[in-house]
Amino acid sequence: MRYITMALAKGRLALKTMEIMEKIGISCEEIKDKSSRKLIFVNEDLKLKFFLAKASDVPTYVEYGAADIGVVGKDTILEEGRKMYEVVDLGLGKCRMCVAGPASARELLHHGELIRVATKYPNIAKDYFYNKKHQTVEIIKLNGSIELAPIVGLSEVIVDIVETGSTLRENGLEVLEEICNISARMVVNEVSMKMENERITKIIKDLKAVL
Ligand SMILES: Nc1ncnc2c1ncn2[C@@H]1O[C@H](COP(=O)(O)OP(=O)(O)OP(=O)(O)O)[C@@H](O)[C@H]1O
Ligand SMILES: O=P(O)(O)OC[C@H]1O[C@H](OP(=O)(O)OP(=O)(O)O)[C@H](O)[C@@H]1O
Repeated sequence: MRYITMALAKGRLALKTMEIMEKIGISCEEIKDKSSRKLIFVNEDLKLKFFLAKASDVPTYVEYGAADIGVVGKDTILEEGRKMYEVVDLGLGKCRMCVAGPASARELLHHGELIRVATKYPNIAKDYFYNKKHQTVEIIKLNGSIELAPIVGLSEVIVDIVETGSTLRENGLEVLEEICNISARMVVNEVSMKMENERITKIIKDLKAVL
């Protein structure tokens, strides 16, 4: 039997994903060791391999088949636009993709002015402003701490994830518009879905039963 390989987004989703996996009898003790720098783990009994990748790279590993299965946020799936099957909503990492900024930016949004939008998600922002709102904007790509941008005058608004809203609040910003809901999804390589249909379908069925 060949190994089935699963790519997990390292960081806040990986441990929670493994907690769900344990409920369906898929375990990997080593992966829980936070002090370890190891990136790949094997469960010999189940012929499963797990690896920890940067969240935004998970869809790439899955599209190319380097991983049969991946677990990653819907934000990353939308942003990366890779070809693969999205099969289960794991209900983890729930948050919202929003347009946010100072209250004063509300006016600019309503009047469809040419504003600057800072974001880690340029494709999601483009799709939202160009295709849904038909508003021309300038998109500025950042890699983190997006909330800084409107404070220091890099942009008028941001497109980013909001969970509790405390990052926005503590920086004098607020949600101006909601784009979509986000949660972690299981994704599957299209060829693996056919070649390993029985094993992958069983994982999906077991997951749906415990969620
Ligand atoms: N505040 C949050 N609340 C809930 N889920 C979140 C939150 N921030 C991010 N997520 C979800 O968790 C996923 C992973 O986020 P995480 O912050 O661990 O990595 P990242 O920011 O994408 O990567 P990196 O920090 O390596 O640049 C995101 O793609 C998103 O789906
Ligand atoms: O609504 P909240 O509960 O405050 O959560 C939202 C924050 O969480 C994420 O940031 P992350 O911690 O991933 O850091 P980053 O800014 O470096 O991406 C996101 O980009 C927001 O900044």
